[in-house]
Amino acid sequence: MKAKALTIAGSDSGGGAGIQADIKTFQERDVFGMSAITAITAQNTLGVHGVYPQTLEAIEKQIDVVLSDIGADSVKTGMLFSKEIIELVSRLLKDYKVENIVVDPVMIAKGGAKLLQDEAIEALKKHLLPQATVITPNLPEACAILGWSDINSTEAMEEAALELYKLGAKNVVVKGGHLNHEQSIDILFDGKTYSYYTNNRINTKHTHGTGCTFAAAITAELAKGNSVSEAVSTAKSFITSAISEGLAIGKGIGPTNHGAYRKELTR
Ligand SMILES: Nc1ncnc2c1ncn2[C@@H]1O[C@H](COP(=O)(O)OP(=O)(O)OP(=O)(O)O)[C@@H](O)[C@H]1O
Ligand SMILES: Cc1ncc(CO)c(N)n1
Repeated sequence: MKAKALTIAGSDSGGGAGIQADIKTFQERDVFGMSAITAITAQNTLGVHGVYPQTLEAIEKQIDVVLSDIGADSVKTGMLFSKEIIELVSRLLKDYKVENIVVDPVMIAKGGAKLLQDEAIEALKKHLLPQATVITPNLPEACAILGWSDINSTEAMEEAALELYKLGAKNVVVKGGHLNHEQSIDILFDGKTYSYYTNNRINTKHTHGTGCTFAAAITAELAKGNSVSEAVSTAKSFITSAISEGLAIGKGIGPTNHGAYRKELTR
């Protein structure tokens, strides 16, 4: 049977991040994609021009009807915007006993727009992180969750992974996209071992949606029954290809190319 994945996230009208990145990635990884939209953003390559959160009723209904009928082998959360949405999503994921949960703790878009209210960070820590199979913070998100001012080395990334693990997630991937290093290093901690996933940093400005795409690829691989380390490894290859063929569309930061990894595999 075809594996199925649900993304609970914000819509990016520009098509590079959020729900759109997730569905494109699920499709590329041969997983049936479904969505529950938490907020609509009016967004393009120049940034976020408007944020329109959906009602709790609309969000609950989308999740309810999809999980009660079709079901999902894995669920990804992205932009959740408020404490109330986080509490709702956490409750529903418990009610439906979802097994594979990937929490991408989205907070700020590349241009600086807030995708999560400050007061929602506590709810994320209290409710959602302890339920997660995998969490995928970038460095500023790891700092915000831990109350740290800076993470600027792989040693500090390992320490952050350990502290985040203590908050209850079964696996932590600290993404090093923001580290000033010639390589792009992500570290997975499963409570015992630190595993490094490293590729050369690609010199491009077209990186809109990298975080969403990476976490969506992990979600897709988990849906198909792969282990967390296999999922992270495939996701790293997927995002590296997608960035290496980033799309110079629009006037600002273009999106990654979700189809690049498939092309590479068939080359
Ligand atoms: N220039 C780059 N070259 C190669 N890999 C990169 C580059 N930038 C980011 N990555 C990789 O992309 C993935 C996403 O990492 P990043 O830290 O950029 O996420 P993010 O900040 O959450 O993304 P977003 O800004 O979309 O929210 C990671 O695997 C990271 O290592
Ligand atoms: C809707 C949405 N989710 C996540 C991100 C983070 O890249 C974004 N820019 N937009």
